[in-house]
Amino acid sequence: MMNNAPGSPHPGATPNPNPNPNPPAVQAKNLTVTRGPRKVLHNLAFTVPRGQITGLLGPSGCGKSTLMRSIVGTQAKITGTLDVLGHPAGHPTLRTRIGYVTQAPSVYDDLTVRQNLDYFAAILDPGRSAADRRAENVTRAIADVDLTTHTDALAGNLSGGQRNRVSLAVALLGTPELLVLDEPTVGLDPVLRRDLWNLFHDIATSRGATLLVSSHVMDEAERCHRLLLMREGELLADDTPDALRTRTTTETVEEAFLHLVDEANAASHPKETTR
Ligand SMILES: Nc1ncnc2c1ncn2[C@@H]1O[C@H](COP(=O)(O)OP(=O)(O)OP(=O)(O)O)[C@@H](O)[C@H]1O
Repeated sequence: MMNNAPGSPHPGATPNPNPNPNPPAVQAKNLTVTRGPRKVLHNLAFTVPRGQITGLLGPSGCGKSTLMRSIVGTQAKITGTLDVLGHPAGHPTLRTRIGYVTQAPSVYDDLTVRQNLDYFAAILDPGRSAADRRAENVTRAIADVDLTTHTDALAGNLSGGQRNRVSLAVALLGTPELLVLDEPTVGLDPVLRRDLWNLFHDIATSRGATLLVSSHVMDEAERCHRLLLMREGELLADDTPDALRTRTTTETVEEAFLHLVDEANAASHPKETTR
């Protein structure tokens, strides 16, 4: 897991000559990404508004992690436009403004929760003069993820869900404006999943932060303000759950997704007509 997006702007990303004073959290146009020999994202165009939870949903292998890596600036071979908080993805100014939690929680098992946080805080905000601020930020981040009672527990002795929350706490250390969370609820029981989603809503509401959360569990879509539905490197929809259900005359986002898949299949393989 990393807290911030490193690296320089992608050579393929086109800088915006007229910056919007209040740009969306993410704006993509003609975004294409190649991994190995093949294109894994095809000409994506979408907007992630600020202060909301946008769900990135689609089956395993459809390109969710690749898109998230592109947004945080760790993905190579990008073409098109990908602006994040008004800058080309990967721009150095974004480093302290984005929190990124990868699928596998990378916490140090032989350190306590607080020691893990202290370690990452020292990287983010180094120097003796920042010691008090760091200690405050660490205490706050531990409280944010509801792990105060486990502050001195070894990370190796925590449950999978608790370890996920330590990773999330690390991402929250720098009070990021944009949090990118790659399948944060995978493998969690329903109670922990619910608690984590409540925490996401709390972060969006109380801090005005933007969250981009990926999942391949469609019922989690109902918890998002907006959805990006993906399949095979393409975007099937960029809309609210309500609008998706209405547009497809379905009851659930899962049914809406299946409807859109059928529509896309019909469009790409039109029935042969006989003469
Ligand atoms: N290092 C790589 N080299 C080549 N292709 C890759 C590489 N990593 C991923 N891919 C391919 O890119 C596509 C998108 O992968 P990605 O990990 O973005 O999907 P995903 O939707 O996040 O999947 P999951 O939900 O299983 O994590 C897949 O077809 C995958 O096989």
